[in-house]
Amino acid sequence: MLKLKLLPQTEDAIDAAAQVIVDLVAAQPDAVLGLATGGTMEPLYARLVAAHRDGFSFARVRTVNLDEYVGLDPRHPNSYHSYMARHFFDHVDVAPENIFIPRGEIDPQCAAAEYSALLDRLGPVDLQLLGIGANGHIGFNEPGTPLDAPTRVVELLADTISANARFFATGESVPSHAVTMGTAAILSARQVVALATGGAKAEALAAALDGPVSADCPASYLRLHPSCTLIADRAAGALLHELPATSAA
Ligand SMILES: N[C@@H]1[C@@H](O)[C@H](O)[C@@H](COP(=O)(O)O)O[C@@H]1O
Repeated sequence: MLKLKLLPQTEDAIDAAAQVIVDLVAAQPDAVLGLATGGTMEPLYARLVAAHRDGFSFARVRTVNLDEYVGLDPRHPNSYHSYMARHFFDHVDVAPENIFIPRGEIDPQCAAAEYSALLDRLGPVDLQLLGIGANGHIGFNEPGTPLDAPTRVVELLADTISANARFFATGESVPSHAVTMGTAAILSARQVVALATGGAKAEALAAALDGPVSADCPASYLRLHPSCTLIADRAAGALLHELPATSAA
């Protein structure tokens, strides 16, 4: 069942998502956390870093990231390895040996097979954090992805490449492929927290919640998950037709 938590301000949505993570780690210090990247998550990681500065520990968590660009060395400033170090891992006490992110610098098929095996070994993710692409993608599972897609190499759609171009230097080419955790692994997480903020996500959110559950909008699959909370600010929720009874003001 999908629970929608619609909050007036962006900061409220970020705080609510950060609190779910802190509560889970407090209750289960060795939880497997599924982590996401993107602009939406930057203030959320800032909240978690602030919690750590106030004494909260992530020392025993294991983390698995959703995805990585093919062809980017971990040290590339736009790799998701760099993103995670910059926004989270360099500032908290997650043990380096417990941090897992697909490898972008090796043969992509090998990277996908290795990551898939790792996810099998770790078992279901306890809490999967998810952003939503403006086209409804989750991880890098683009529109057209079936419900049970494995962890694999994917080709990014043109709109995703242009949406993510803002992070790259002018003239620098944005990677065309990625290794992503598949929809099957994402949906097998024990709990999912999806976060959407800002008006650029309003259409995707309306498609995900009000449209059919369909491969056209992989985020719509979240409605099939037994324990998913979608946290959104007012701007992201602006095009929702009917607010489910579970929504909170
Ligand atoms: N692979 C990531 C997704 O995991 C993320 O949800 C999406 C939205 O990013 P943003 O938060 O910057 O809008 O961007 C990328 O494509």
